[in-house]
Amino acid sequence: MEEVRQTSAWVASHAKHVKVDSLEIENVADRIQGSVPKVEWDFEGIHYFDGGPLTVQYLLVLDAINFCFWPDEELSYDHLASGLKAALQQDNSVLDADRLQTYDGPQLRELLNWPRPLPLEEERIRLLHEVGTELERSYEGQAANLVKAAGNSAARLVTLVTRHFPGFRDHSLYKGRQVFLYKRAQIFVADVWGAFKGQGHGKFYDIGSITIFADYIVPAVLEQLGVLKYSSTLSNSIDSKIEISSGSEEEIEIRACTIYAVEKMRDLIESKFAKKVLSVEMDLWLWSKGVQDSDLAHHRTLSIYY
Ligand SMILES: Nc1nc2c(c(CN[C@H]3C=C[C@H](O)[C@@H]3O)cn2[C@@H]2O[C@H](COP(=O)(O)O)[C@@H](O)[C@H]2O)c(=O)[nH]1
Repeated sequence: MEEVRQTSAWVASHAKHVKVDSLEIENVADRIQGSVPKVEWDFEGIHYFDGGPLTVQYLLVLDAINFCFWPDEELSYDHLASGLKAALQQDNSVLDADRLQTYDGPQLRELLNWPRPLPLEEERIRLLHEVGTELERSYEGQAANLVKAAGNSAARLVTLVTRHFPGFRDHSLYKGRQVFLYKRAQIFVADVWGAFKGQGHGKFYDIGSITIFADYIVPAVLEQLGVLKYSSTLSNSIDSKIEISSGSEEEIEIRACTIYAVEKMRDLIESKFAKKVLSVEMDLWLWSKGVQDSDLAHHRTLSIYY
């Protein structure tokens, strides 16, 4: 994921609204003595897992629509993960590629047992159709075949996902340059790795190539830790829950600086404490911290990417 690392670093070095505080990165690393607290994948106990290819199908569908929960104050990622799990337990064909292509909004709500329209519901439906169609066209309907085609390489799997499914092409233009963030494509790889504990379908020799997933929770945690510093205008917008438009410099700086700051922390932990840490492990630690804090103020952008 060198393109994610390089383009995020470029944004961080040109950012005006967000600054990465190196001293605070060092303080955080010192506080934990270079040992990132271990958080188990599925620490919440909400995901479907049967040890086989249906789990991979579940994770691809889940991550195809794993974005933008905040416009409905009661909706969260947990509802999506556990709703799809319950639906699959009732009928193990609900995520078959042919059925994915047929769902409409009300049917998706019924599947998730959610009583009202979902945020960006039409986009969620479009993306489900896209996953079903492309799985059928290129992978005999099976997400497990997509994973197999990556030959145990996490980086190759991200490339395949973004090549085959346009909805996963999470990128932006910043000061004229293309910036790659690939949040949902990378989180899919991490989820397969985490669910299968790095074995079988989840065996990747280069899982260390994945960066952190730039969503709206992790930046808020980094800001709270003092690692990210926002301009007063940006801070005020976030505190007043003013929407930040998708593709704005502010939004791209928040996301890219998040990736850059975590990569810097990872490098520092390695050089100062001689410990190897994965960005995926840093992500689980920071994200779990964030979702347990109900007062966390996060930026609000309408987006299908996170
Ligand atoms: N960086 C990062 N972002 C993540 C996740 C996950 C879930 N990953 C699962 C995999 C293993 C664990 O056990 C997790 O259950 C969701 N998100 C993002 O958070 C936001 C939702 O927040 P809220 O509205 O409060 O539910 C939204 O942007 C969503 O896309 C993660 O792991 N890392």
